[in-house]
Amino acid sequence: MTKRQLVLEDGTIFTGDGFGAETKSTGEIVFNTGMTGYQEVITDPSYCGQIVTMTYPLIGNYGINRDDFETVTPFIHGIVVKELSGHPSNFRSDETLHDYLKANDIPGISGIDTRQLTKSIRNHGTMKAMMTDADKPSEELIDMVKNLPDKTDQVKTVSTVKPYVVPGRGRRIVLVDLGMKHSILRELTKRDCHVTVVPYDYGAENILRLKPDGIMLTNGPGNPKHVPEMVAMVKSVLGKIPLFGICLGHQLLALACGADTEKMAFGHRGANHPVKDLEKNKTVMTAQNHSYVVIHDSLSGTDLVITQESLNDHSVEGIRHKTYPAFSVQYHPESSPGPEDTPYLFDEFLQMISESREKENVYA
Ligand SMILES: NC(=O)CC[C@H](N)C(=O)O
Repeated sequence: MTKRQLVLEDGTIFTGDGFGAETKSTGEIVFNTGMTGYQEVITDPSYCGQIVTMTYPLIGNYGINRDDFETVTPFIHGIVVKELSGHPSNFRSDETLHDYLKANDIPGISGIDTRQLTKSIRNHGTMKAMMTDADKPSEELIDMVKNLPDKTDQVKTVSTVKPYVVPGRGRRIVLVDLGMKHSILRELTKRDCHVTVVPYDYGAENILRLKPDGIMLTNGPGNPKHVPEMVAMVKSVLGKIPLFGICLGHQLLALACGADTEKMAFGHRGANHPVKDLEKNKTVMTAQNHSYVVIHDSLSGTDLVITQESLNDHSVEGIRHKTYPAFSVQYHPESSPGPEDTPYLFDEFLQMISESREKENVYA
């Protein structure tokens, strides 16, 4: 195994063993507290531009299987683990984590004190970082990391280039791909939807021409303020077509309605985030992966109401438009990885479509 270094913006250097691809990588270092689900994390396009440290100490133990991918081409910039299992044991396992990462040009580093690393991210907030095998003086490596550009406009990198259809006989849904996890598509096809997946810059006019019954906005990487074409699109379709947003899609609905977003110190990433559904007076366990958040106070004076909030820090987890059929959540109702407490939101979206068609007297 090659020695590999993880260099952080604050000047800390961790040395460990390289696995996966033998390539240099840079990005924002974040941590995920899920005990399982590394395959879904690695293939979630929302992690584009990020190096993820898993706080669970043993990673790779059930290998990589053909069923749990969230995208075909992974965009994560690297993975940091305490102990890498070289001998996965699971009936579904097709290959090792090492082989998968190597084939997809993603570097990993093992043998890292991930508790110390996580504490340091919690204290400093997320930081710029680099993984490298280069034998250079520490000062030079730290300077390289400090000078890395802040990149938060990754949606164009991960969104589909052309629209495509996943046919069904049910509701016609336009799914705007901002870095779509396949599980969102799975939840829609499970419900017989006819899904047209479109790029982030497809525009309201083109979307309306498809005569959709509903529009869904997916998860995605980066800062929601760096996707202005999406804010404009949401403004134009609001009130015309029922809308449901997840994660980045949620933040974009908030921006389109005049609310504001900000970056949290180290975000929410894991599979056990408790959220209170204020309308149902019920607590759910959710899967989360986000850095940005809708600012609570920015919602007053808008036409949005808060429907759900985090029980860890009371941040905004769900919003709904007061008059138009539109709602969104900050967490992942499609889970993958994580608890399956909230897929009913997809049913509520379809229910909202039926109700708004009845109201408008359209053939339901
Ligand atoms: N998973 C997501 O959609 C993340 C949304 C956004 N990029 C954030 O970090 O907050």
